[in-house]
Amino acid sequence: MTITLNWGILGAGNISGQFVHDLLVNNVDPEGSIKHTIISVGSSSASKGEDFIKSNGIKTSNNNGVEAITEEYDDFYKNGKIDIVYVGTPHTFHKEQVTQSLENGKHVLVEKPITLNAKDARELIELAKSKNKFLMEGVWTRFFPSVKLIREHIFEKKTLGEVYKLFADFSMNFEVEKLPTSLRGRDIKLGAGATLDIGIYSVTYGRILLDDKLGENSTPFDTKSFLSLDPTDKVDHDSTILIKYENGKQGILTSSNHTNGPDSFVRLEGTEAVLEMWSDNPARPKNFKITFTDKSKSPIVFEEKNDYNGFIYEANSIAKEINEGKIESSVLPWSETLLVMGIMDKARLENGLIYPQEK
Ligand SMILES: NC(=O)C1=CN([C@@H]2O[C@H](COP(=O)(O)OP(=O)(O)OC[C@H]3O[C@@H](n4cnc5c(N)ncnc54)[C@H](OP(=O)(O)O)[C@@H]3O)[C@@H](O)[C@H]2O)C=CC1
Ligand SMILES: O=C1OC[C@@H](O)[C@H](O)[C@H]1O
Repeated sequence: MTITLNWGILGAGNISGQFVHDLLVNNVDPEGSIKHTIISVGSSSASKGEDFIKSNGIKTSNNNGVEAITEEYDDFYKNGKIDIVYVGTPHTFHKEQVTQSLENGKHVLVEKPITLNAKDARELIELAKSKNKFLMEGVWTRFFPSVKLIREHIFEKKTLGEVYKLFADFSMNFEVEKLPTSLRGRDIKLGAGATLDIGIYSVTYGRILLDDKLGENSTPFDTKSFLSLDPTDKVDHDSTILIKYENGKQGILTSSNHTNGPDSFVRLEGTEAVLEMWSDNPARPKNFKITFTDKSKSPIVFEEKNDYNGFIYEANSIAKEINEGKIESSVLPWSETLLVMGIMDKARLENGLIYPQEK
């Protein structure tokens, strides 16, 4: 049986382009049992939307015979052919755009972070429930094949022995001080700051590698944090969150816009072995290596090689769950999104970072 999902892409920018790339690669697979079709690109201007369709190579030949159109936002929300909206705009627009999408009867995949804080996320979740529509935050990292394998090694096979400590870092030097404060990476009005933008991935590793449970069932933990706020743009470009679980496991979860991180963005230490993860981007965990203390044992290495950016894994998972009538992801349930948002809320509160929308 083929599952079909008709997408509306909201925001003709950077990440939407990377997302549609994967839907289009999927569509050239003749054996594919999941067909993703791009129906419409919602954009603030028709010309921007048309450029997006052209520059990302969306054609009838790779889009299940469908010619994608572009629409301004109001028409886009009302387009009855769209099953699910992918929201690919800066954080501060997510709440309103997800609301509009749900109100107009669409399922929603919204880029990370779902909203600026847990309170807003909770409101969207309540709305999704009342509309009986699927809603998920696009933390694509959780859906990679490597993550499934690693979690089996850690929690089921106990390949690492007892795990005690995690170092997870997402750092990319984007030369902050040279950038105008009006850009997404610096503008407090757009929800800028390392914690919400990239620290969310380090926190994600602190969840998926140190706890086998999710959300409301999670192992109890405590966190402490240090965010360094920039004197000019007033947001955090360096963020450290420390997590300690009730069972003693600890994580040092860092992010920075000032420095480049290590090649191995994850180092997880166990009594029998050490896990390291690497790729060109810590958000997309393509590769890992497990090295044993006992040097007579060969390391376990996994490397993913294909044409996908990696968004296809979350897209396929959503297609299956919607097809089964679900409105909440089993991989990233709402209570897990709220838990991560809560960790980041606490870090911001501890360090005095309040967004204008929250005042
Ligand atoms: N999963 C991942 O790895 C990544 C996720 N992201 C997330 O995706 C989201 C978007 O990031 P990114 O694509 O880099 O953003 P962009 O700066 O490329 O903006 C995307 C779109 O958002 C709209 N937009 C941008 N700025 C404004 C503004 N000031 N006012 C109104 N609309 C605006 C525009 O849409 P329009 O076409 O309608 O004008 C724009 O094309 C963020 O929340 C980010 O966290 C980003 C990068 C990687
Ligand atoms: O999610 C993200 O991952 C990659 C980063 O470069 C980007 O700023 C961020 O939004």
